Amino acid sequence: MPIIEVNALRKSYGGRLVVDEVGFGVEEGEIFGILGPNGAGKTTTVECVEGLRVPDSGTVRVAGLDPVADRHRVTRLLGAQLQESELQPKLTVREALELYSAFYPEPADWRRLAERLGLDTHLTRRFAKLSGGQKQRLSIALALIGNPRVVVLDELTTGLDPRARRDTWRLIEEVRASGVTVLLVTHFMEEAQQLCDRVAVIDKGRLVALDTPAGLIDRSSGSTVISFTPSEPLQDTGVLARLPGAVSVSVDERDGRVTVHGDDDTADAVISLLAARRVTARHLRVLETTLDDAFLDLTEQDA
Ligand SMILES: Nc1ncnc2c1ncn2[C@@H]1O[C@H](COP(=O)(O)OP(=O)(O)OP(=O)(O)O)[C@@H](O)[C@H]1O
Repeated sequence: MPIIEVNALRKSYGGRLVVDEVGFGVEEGEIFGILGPNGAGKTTTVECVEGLRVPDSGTVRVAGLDPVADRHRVTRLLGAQLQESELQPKLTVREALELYSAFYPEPADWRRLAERLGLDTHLTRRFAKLSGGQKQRLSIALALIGNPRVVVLDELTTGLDPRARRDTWRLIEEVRASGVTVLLVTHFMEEAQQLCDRVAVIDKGRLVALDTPAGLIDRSSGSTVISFTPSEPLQDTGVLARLPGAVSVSVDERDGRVTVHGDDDTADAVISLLAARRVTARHLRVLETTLDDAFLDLTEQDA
């Protein structure tokens, strides 16, 4: 049974529908991503999972419990990342960890948590003096302090530099390895691709796809892009369009550069075809479609 179940969730603000029949299930031990453009309804959806918002209709269950009706029990098994504004700037790291562990009947050992998150050398530092990455690590520590089964992380690495972002990703993988299910709201495709087992793509309040990152990429138009400038113009580009897996072929009129969308087989076939015709492929590039491309395919149709 999924640890999180969302069925036909609907939520409006002032008569404007922002979550429209969203449904998904998260298995225990997964890192499950919610991805979507600004204002898509991601935060509203996870706030319904956390019991912070009451759905207009539909059901949400966390370990079989209703997050609104069973708020107290859900709070014990679900850890949520705090917004920065929720911490007093003068509070030290140690005080924050002690304070938050006092909220739970069986808290994690905050010293070990601080060590695991690399905060043990900053225990006396005030919150306001922490770097972006340190603040982020503290908010993850506070989300984990109640020994939750599920942790909800919203815009985890926004504002972090690439190194801090990568460190945070490693941390999230460790959190999952310790058995905690992670529900992750993100704008970053790379983050979803790196971390998530499955991703729900939400656009304008609706679930537009639910798949593994690789599955989403496979669905997008042509998962491999082959481009090259032939040493002599190709007389018949139709032959490229008929190669295995080829989805589209275009030729740039200015420089004759050819671009073929297809899959791995197409790349092999293009190279064999050119070799058979003794045409050299100059500036050959073979690129894999990224989750970025898949995301744009899924969300921009009626933008
Ligand atoms: N309390 C509120 N009252 C009125 N409208 C709201 C409220 N909270 C969110 N909204 C609106 O609902 C829509 C969905 O917001 P939500 O924060 O769920 O989207 P999101 O996908 O998380 O966006 P972002 O990626 O920008 O954080 C947005 O248009 C937002 O302006």
